[in-house]
Amino acid sequence: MGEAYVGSAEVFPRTWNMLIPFSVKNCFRLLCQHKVPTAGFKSPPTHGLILQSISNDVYENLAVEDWIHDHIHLEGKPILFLWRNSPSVVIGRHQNPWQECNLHLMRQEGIKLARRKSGGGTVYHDMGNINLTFFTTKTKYDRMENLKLIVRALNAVQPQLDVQPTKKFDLLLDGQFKISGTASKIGRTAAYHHCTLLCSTDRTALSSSLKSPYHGIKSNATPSIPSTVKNLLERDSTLTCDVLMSAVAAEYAAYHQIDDHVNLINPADETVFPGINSKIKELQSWEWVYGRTPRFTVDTMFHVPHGQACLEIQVFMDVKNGRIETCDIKAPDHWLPLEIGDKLNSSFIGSKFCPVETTLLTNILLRTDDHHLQSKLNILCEKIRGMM
Ligand SMILES: Nc1ncnc2c1ncn2[C@@H]1O[C@H](COP(=O)(O)OC(=O)CCCC[C@@H]2CCSS2)[C@@H](O)[C@H]1O
Repeated sequence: MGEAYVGSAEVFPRTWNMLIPFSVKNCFRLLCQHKVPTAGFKSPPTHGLILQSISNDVYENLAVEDWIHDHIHLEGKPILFLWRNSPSVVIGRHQNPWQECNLHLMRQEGIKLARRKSGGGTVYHDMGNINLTFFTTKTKYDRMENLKLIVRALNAVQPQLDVQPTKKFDLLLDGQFKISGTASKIGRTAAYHHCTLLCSTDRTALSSSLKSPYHGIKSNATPSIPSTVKNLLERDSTLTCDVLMSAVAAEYAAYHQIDDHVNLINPADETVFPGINSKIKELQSWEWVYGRTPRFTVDTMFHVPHGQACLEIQVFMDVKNGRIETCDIKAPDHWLPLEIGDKLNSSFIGSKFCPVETTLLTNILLRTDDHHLQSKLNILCEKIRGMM
């Protein structure tokens, strides 16, 4: 399959235009809703397009989905978008990251956290996981049809594979192992269905990232539905990501009677996707990733050393838009003077439920010559950071 960058003729300098194959450039121009003059345009109408991202950045790729959803007129012109990410955890629009994943481990390992615009549960991505986004009009939106297309593609390369879609739109291998999860976004006129396909993902990283170590959180956020997963490459060593992506692209092209050419796109290219960088920034922002968490409470306790024994500290927090609205840290007053406890509680109000901000706050309180008190506050701070 050939490769080409997609661009809109009007926004590219002349010299760049020469580098973009005309068919692809015109395809995309035809699909674009924002008003580009098409007078004198001669090429035949397109019936769809296959795109593949050259980026492995989860925020950039999610921004492409958002951009296409907002800008492309999809009537009679569906789009398949193929993309892969460096290690990331992707939560659903209405989820609580503290309930879904091990943020501490993810920060340590450099695993990104992203919140997508579609609903549903949390999944782990890495370069062994393929993401497929099927864009259509709202009326043509059909998740089962898309999953059947993937099954046909898989059976075309390996007829012996037993892969079946489920009622919740997962794909199961051998009737028991999840190899794909689904989510979708339905807009006023446009819609997309996106799903994963596990080829050679690091299953150890997947399960450790999706295990929350945080206790006592209550919310009405959407919970994930855990499953036993498997990689297709573990079943058949010929099923690499490239083989799988080509197979899906070929099946998509055959189904829609279009060219099976896969068009490479660069999500960060403002000349192709005007305004995309602000979408990328929004998706990366703390306000979107953490701040959009449905309101939740944390009701928990931890122990601190006290001489040869241990003391119990109780913590209650009410968190709205990712910020602490109510904070009640209860320590026995013979261990922590009441006025210090009160100061600590009120300093948390309005601050982000986040370890960095907790460090900043407690550093202010730590400005005391009382070394005994300093070490207690340090212990408290460490324990509270551990809740985040
Ligand atoms: N990559 C991947 N693929 C399939 N299943 C996974 C994956 N990662 C984790 N899991 C398993 O699914 C459950 C969660 O299942 P649950 O059904 O709760 O959620 C989903 O499936 C959501 C799919 C979202 C797909 C989007 C497509 C592009 S951006 S993300 C999790 O606890 C694991 O057991």
